[in-house]
Amino acid sequence: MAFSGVKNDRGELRILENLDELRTDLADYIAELSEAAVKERGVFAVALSGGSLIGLMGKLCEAPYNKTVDWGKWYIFWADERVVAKSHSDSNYKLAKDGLLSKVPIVPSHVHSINDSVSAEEAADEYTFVIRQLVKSRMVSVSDISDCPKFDLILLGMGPDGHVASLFPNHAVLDEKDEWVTFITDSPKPPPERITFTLPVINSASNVAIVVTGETKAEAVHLAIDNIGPDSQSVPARLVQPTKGKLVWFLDKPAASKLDSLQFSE
Ligand SMILES: O=C(O)[C@H](O)[C@@H](O)[C@H](O)[C@H](O)COP(=O)(O)O
Repeated sequence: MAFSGVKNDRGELRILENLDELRTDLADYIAELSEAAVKERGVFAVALSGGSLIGLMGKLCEAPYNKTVDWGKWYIFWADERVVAKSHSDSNYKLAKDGLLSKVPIVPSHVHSINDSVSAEEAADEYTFVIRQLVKSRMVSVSDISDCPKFDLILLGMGPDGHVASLFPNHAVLDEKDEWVTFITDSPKPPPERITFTLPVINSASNVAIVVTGETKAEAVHLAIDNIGPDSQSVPARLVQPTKGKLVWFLDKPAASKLDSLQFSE
């Protein structure tokens, strides 16, 4: 391991030597949070994203995790979803189903994907309603400082532009303070129509992990984590600041290569 467990005011940084170590560390982290949440609350409410994240979670489908994780207690959500049919290759649900959910004994009724047969706006409203019901029954916890849901874990990737979920740079969606789930119809990354958790929901989670690999993300990682001057361009990932929860960054060395004062212990 190169450099791990360092804490700064942007969360804990776990910088892994290679992708294999990152996959193992990520699987251990998720398995530990699942065990703690199941012990404390009897359930584990986790929100997924799309992109490379699902592949990087792949070790969860293998021994020992496939047997040791209490999959029956998992409730699955999406931090963002593309408004396409669930069978479409752009669907984050399909990505997770094919790459993870179909390979472990998750209870199908615990998988909360969006309604793919309505508009983006309606899908966001319906998804809010679904989460509201689960907050009422405490399958999803509630924040004691905002009225937001408090997911046990929200897993995010990050684009080279620093977007997380479907919160893109300079987009009005970053200012949404009232809704739990909102929608956009002009995503700069295709497809254009998406629903997304808002920053208040992301920042109310008990745990947030941002998983980033590859050199193309190095500049965005620097802008999201380092103490950049007031004139520097900010990125959406920098706005991920859990109020009471814990933020962990999982980075490989290329993604971490532009972090200030990074000293690898070779
Ligand atoms: O719906 C999406 O487009 C994803 O949820 C998105 O937010 C993704 O997580 C990042 O773009 C990083 O993707 P990569 O890890 O594939 O670069």
